Amino acid sequence: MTPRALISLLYNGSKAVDVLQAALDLRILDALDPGPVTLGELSDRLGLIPGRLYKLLDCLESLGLLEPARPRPGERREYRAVAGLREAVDDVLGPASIERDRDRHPWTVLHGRLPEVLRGDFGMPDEAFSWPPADEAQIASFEQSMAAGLGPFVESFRSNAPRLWGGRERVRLLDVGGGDGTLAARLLPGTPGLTIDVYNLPAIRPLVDRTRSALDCGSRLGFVGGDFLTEPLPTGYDAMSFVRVLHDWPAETAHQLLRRGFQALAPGGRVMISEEFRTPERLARQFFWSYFLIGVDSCSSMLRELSEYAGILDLVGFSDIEILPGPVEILLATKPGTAPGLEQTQPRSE
Ligand SMILES: C[S@@+](CC[C@H](N)C(=O)[O-])C[C@H]1O[C@@H](n2cnc3c(N)ncnc32)[C@H](O)[C@@H]1O
Repeated sequence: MTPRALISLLYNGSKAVDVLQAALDLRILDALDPGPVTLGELSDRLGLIPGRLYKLLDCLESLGLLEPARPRPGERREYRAVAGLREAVDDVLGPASIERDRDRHPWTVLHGRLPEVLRGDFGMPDEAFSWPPADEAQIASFEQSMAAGLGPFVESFRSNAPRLWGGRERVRLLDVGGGDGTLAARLLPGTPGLTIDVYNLPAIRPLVDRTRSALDCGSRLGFVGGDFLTEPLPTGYDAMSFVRVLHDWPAETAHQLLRRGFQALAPGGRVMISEEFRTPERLARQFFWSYFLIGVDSCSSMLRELSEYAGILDLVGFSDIEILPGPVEILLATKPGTAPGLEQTQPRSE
């Protein structure tokens, strides 16, 4: 797509979403997904006016979301959705939409004022949004947003469970910056020997308490209050996870947090990093935060490449750095040496 075409579509973005919503609601996408289907078949099947439906299909085609084809010259056009369209529309417009959830945050405060923001004459007022969240309402709203986007992380941790926890009967995990404990709570049922403490700012404790009782975690979900910017991380854990935490901070702070993790772990202890590692697709999905946080200096929001974290882990002293696959990758690394009394982890599989 040329810049001219893209910008024209962006200008008409709200209408494009309206087209997609209608295509979803009228089940047009259900028919286009397997495709191919002609205009006549589609309008008959769905009881829609062909001349009007034709224009809606043109809108979809201009968005690059349809693959129209004529089987032979002179024959009727047949339509088919590009691969993954139905799923993507469900994702963005459906009930679990993270885009809709993010839209609750007060971005309109900045809208139209970016020149002032970039010159330093205006920024997000603390009472609208501050980082870390400043009061009870902000904390609850932010952690709700985080919990809403946890699906791919839960899936990645679950699908890599044998590699992450295998070989140890009991694993004590510290989930650093572990939000309201939702990720921890969703990992516990599949792994009986696992206990997880969420490490977070003391003000988050009530949210983790609520998750513990709502999801029936009992004593397997704990909470340790602290400030990882100013205090060492607690000791006594077999593993530490940093899920969507490091990208909030400049590289020096991310480096320091991993160093704190290294110092707190015993030899043989493992660190797990998972977040939206930088790719063009993820940068696009992150657009909201990149925009919104232009006005919030205390939050860096830096999507980094996997390789950058692998480099930091190496510098800090971790070894056996591996990338576990999934909807979001997990970087797994080990503090060299074996702690007395700890069973060996499984050998690397590659
Ligand atoms: C982007 S959220 C990620 C939450 C969770 N890991 C997830 O993926 O849903 C970052 C988390 O770091 C926590 N956090 C921010 N600053 C912190 C600090 N100085 N010490 C401890 N935790 C902090 C926040 O409260 C929040 O839970």
